[in-house]
Amino acid sequence: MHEKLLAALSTVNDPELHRDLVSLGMIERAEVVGGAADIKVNLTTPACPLKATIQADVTRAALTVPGVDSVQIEFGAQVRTQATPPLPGVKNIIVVGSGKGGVGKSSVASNLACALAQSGAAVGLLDADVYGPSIAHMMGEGAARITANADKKMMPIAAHGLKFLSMGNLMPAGQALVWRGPMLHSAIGQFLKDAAWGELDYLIVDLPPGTGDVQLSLTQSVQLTGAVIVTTPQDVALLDASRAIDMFKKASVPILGIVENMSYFVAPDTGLTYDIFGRGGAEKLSQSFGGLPLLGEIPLDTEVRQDADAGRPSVLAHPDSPASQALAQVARNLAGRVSVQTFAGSLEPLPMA
Ligand SMILES: Nc1ncnc2c1ncn2[C@@H]1O[C@H](COP(=O)(O)OP(=O)(O)OP(=O)(O)O)[C@@H](O)[C@H]1O
Repeated sequence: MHEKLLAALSTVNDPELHRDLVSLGMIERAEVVGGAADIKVNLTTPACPLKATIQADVTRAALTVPGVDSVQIEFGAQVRTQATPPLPGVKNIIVVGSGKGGVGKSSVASNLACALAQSGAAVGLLDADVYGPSIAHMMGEGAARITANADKKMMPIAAHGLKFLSMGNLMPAGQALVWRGPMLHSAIGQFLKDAAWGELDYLIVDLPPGTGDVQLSLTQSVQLTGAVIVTTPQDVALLDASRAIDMFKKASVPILGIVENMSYFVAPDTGLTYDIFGRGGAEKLSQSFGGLPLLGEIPLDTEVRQDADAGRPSVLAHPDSPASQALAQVARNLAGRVSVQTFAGSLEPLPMA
C-alpha cells in the first residue's frame, strides 16, 4: 500500500520546480492506515506560495490509490541551499537593491524579512546601507548596541522574530560615516563573516542605493543566492533600476525579481485609486531584460511609513492592510523564486526511467 501511495505521489509535480515530489525528497511520510492516507510533505520553504495547489494535487493523487478514501496531509518545510552554502549555517543570502535612493528599499527589506520570519523561517537581516542605516530604527531597536560573544563574534540583535545587524547600532545616532572603499569592504566582510548569525534559512541584505563599493564588495565576498530590485514606477527610478540590474548581471548575481513600490494610492475617503508615480513601470523594466519575475506591487500607504517610524514593520503592525498583504505576497513569491534558484543551482541529472 505504501508503494502504491508513493507511486501515486510521484505523479505530482512541484508547480515551480517542475519535478515530482517523491524524487525531490519532499515526501517524509506516506502511510495508509485503514482507508486513510497519512502524508507528510516537506515544502522547500515555509512561505510556499503554492501550498494550496500542492495540497489539492496530493489529495487528488492519493485518492486514486485503490482502498484510500480519505487523506490527511501534514506540512513541514526544509529550506534548501546551493551545493556549498554561502556562509556556514546560512542557506541563502538575498540582497535587496535599488538604483535610486528613497524608493522604499529598506522598508521592503524589513517587511520581507519579518514576513518570512512570521511564516516560520529562520531569518537574518543585515543593514549594508552603511551610509544611511535605517534598519535599526525600522526594527524599533535604534538604541540597542551590538555586543560580542566569547568567540569575539558580533551578536545580531533579536527583534520581531528575526536577528539583525546594522551600522546604526554601532554609531551614535545622527553621526555620519566617512569611510573609503577598502574600509567598507572590510566592514561588510565582518558583518557577514564575523557575526554569530547561527542557522539561517534566509539572510536578507539591505544594500545602499546605486551601484557602488558596497554592492561590489558583497558580490565578491560571498556566493549570493540572488538580488531583489526595488523601484518606483516613474521613468527616472526605472533608469537607475536598470543600471542596478545590469550591475548584478555583470557580477553573475541572479535577479530573483522586481518589486514596484509606491505603485498606486487608494484614497481612504473616496476609495479612488491614483497612480501618483505612474504604474506598471516594473513590468516595462522586466520586459526590457527579457522578462524578469515581478514579485508584486506595493501601494503608497501612510501606515507603511508610520509603522517604519514606530519600529514595527507594517506586516506585523497592520497585517490586514492592502500594503501589508501585498508585502506578504511579495515575500511568498520571493521564497518561491529562491527555491527555484537554489534548485536550479544544485540540479543533478534526473534518474533514467
Ligand atoms: N509603500 C510605501 N508607502 C508609504 N511610505 C513608504 C512606502 N515605502 C516606503 N515608504 C517611506 O518612504 C521613505 C523612504 O523609504 P526607505 O527608507 O525604505 O527607502 P530607501 O530606498 O531604503 O531609502 P535610502 O535610499 O535612503 O536607503 C520612508 O519614510 C518610508 O517609510
